[in-house]
Amino acid sequence: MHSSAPFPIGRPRRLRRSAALRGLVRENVLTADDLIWPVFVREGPAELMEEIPSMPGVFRRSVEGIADAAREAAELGIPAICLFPYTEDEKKTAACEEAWNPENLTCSAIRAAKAAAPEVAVMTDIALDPYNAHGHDGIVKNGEVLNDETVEALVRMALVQAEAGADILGPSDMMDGRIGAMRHALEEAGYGHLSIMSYAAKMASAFYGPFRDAVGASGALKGDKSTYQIDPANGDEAMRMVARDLSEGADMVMVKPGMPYLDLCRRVRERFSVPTFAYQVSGEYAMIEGAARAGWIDGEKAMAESLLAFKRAGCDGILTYFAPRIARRLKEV
Ligand SMILES: NCc1[nH]cc(CCC(=O)O)c1CC(=O)O
Repeated sequence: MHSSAPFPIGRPRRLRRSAALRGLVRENVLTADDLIWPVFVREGPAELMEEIPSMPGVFRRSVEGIADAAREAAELGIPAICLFPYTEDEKKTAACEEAWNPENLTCSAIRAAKAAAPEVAVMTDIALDPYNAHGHDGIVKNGEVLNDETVEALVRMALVQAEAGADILGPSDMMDGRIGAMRHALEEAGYGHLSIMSYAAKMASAFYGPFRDAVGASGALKGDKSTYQIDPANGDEAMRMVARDLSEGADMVMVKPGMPYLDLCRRVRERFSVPTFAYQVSGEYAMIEGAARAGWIDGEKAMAESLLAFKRAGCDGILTYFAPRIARRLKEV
């Protein structure tokens, strides 16, 4: 690698002098093609738009509202949306049966989105937390999150989502063996063509707080998720989880959260050369949007900069609540 010549032969500011020169030497760009838009669905009248207090500017929508969001994504050139259900308390059980009810909110929303905008890919979340009386991503017995029983439930969930027409399945639970179990079950059921984006490097993070409010899981959750999500101190372990999930049949992998873990994005890109995504999670959104609304930072610029950083770190794409806003902005310029 060459370093720049010593001053005054080298004057790096020469290439920063004008927008034209800066544009010529710019290394990374963000386009609408890089975006996956996470959307929240709940039961209610078609026009429902319920703002999430800890995520100002982000709404829970009805199934019809998800169809509108899919159309909006299509208009803005956003290739994919990702569905997250808010489940009413009375549908939450310890066995999480609602998770594989083919008529559940997620499945209804998949069908509505695909009918409204078939060209937009629909990604789903596979984890039990929205349906779990215990708020955890797995089945809890005697205070323990059970691995193998949870994997069976997740496979059922994957199959009903596949049947409803999902394009990308997103297991976010961090149980061991779930990708392999799903991959085999999908293959057997005739869904061998469906892709899996594994939440592989999923850290036990405080930045998920607002999301848990959004899906209504905060109240139920006792304790934390550190017996299954990765210790934020561990980068090598995150690499092992990526390797493991790829070996079990994941097509794409994710690092989550994003901004505090850009080092992991770069390591995954360089080490595995596979489609790599980052999730700019609810707490990251809340920090940027909260500070912007307080007048402490320029929200538009901070949004754009934070997303470009993922491209620089080596990501192919980003799940972000800013997706429609940044896509609109990219269209204007
Ligand atoms: N397993 C559920 C899940 N899927 C996505 C997120 C977080 C997304 C966000 O914070 O925006 C979570 C929360 C968690 O693991 O507790």
